[in-house]
Amino acid sequence: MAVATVAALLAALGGALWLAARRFVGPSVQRLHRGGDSGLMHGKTVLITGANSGLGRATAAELLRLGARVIMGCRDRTRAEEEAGQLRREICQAGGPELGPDSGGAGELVVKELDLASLRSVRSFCQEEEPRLDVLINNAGIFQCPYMKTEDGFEMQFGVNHLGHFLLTNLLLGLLKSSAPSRIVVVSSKLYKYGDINFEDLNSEQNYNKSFCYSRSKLANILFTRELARRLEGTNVTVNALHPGVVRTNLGRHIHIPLLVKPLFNLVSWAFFKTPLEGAQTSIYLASSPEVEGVSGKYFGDCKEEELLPKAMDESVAGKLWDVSEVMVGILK
Ligand SMILES: NC(=O)C1=CN([C@@H]2O[C@H](COP(=O)(O)OP(=O)(O)OC[C@H]3O[C@@H](n4cnc5c(N)ncnc54)[C@H](OP(=O)(O)O)[C@@H]3O)[C@@H](O)[C@H]2O)C=CC1
Ligand SMILES: CC1=C(/C=C/C(C)=C/C=C/C(C)=C/C=O)C(C)(C)CCC1
Repeated sequence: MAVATVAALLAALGGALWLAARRFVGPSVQRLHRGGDSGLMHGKTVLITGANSGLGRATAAELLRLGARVIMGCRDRTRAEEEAGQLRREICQAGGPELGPDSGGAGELVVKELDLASLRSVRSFCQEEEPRLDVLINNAGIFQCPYMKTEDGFEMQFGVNHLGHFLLTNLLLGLLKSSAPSRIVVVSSKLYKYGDINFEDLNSEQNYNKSFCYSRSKLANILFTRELARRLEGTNVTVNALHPGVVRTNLGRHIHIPLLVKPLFNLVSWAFFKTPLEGAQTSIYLASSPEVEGVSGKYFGDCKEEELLPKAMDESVAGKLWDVSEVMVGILK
């Protein structure tokens, strides 16, 4: 009996040590920018959707440290203002450069209301005058929610992850072109592999599978990126998509996990998932690195180009999705 107890304790201890070792010496991505690049984004304006949480928040913090004027496009202004205040304090406490447009150090944080589940909100966001836009990061996302519709009657995951960003990008293209060289970064996911574009039921009214619909929206992100890259050839505006890895964020908020096993899931996510700062490295890389200047229409993971499945490179599906999306969001000329 005593031997069995000792063996069980040793196994538990060994497991915990192994998890901790994985967490601290595991294959996480190195932080791209350390001390030396502080002025890299100085004078540049970056818009990040969903910047109040997870990857968007970490991306905002890093680009702010690099000197950018960061616009946080968020649906809940109060929560976003709180996060912005917290970010400013974190940077000051870390002995970072001074914040503010005239400081010459870190950049400036601006919160603007943007609900991607409302075409009206996207339009009114884009009507607010901005003199320039150097980087647009389509980051906001919703994952495996129960069946819901956006204000305009679109299935929520397709509506927010694809259509809201489709309209936003199209309405900002003029500004991005006049600010060129400029960049668009699209946060997709490896889960695109399990999606299909079912043109007969894009709103999933006949059949709703929450995993499939998330994957479809992420496949749409990549098809959109490739079609847009083709349309932007010769404009000096680039667009690339990425997979951030599996990251410990609030994305799993709609996944129901029984209370008793939640600690186990927390432990597993702590041990195996990337931190938001690690997960944000590819977004930061595509937004700021001179290495990807002029690169467009590609898909990245861990700051390296990755191959896509043929279904994500199908030009006729990408073209058709573009046309259908134009009609859905009402920008057909
Ligand atoms: N975490 C991961 O493992 C992975 C994430 N991704 C992608 O990364 C991106 C960022 O997600 P992550 O940081 O993980 O998740 P979070 O849930 O932490 O952040 C998502 C952000 O999107 C915002 N958002 C959701 N719906 C809307 C809306 N209608 N209008 C405006 N903003 C909205 C959220 O706002 P609010 O807080 O108000 O809800 C939040 O700011 C997503 O596109 C996701 O698909 C891809 C692969 C893996
Ligand atoms: C942190 C955390 C969770 C987060 C899950 C996430 C963030 C899932 C991400 C999914 C992926 C890989 C999406 C790809 O596009 C759980 C399991 C809900 C509960 C325990 C704590």
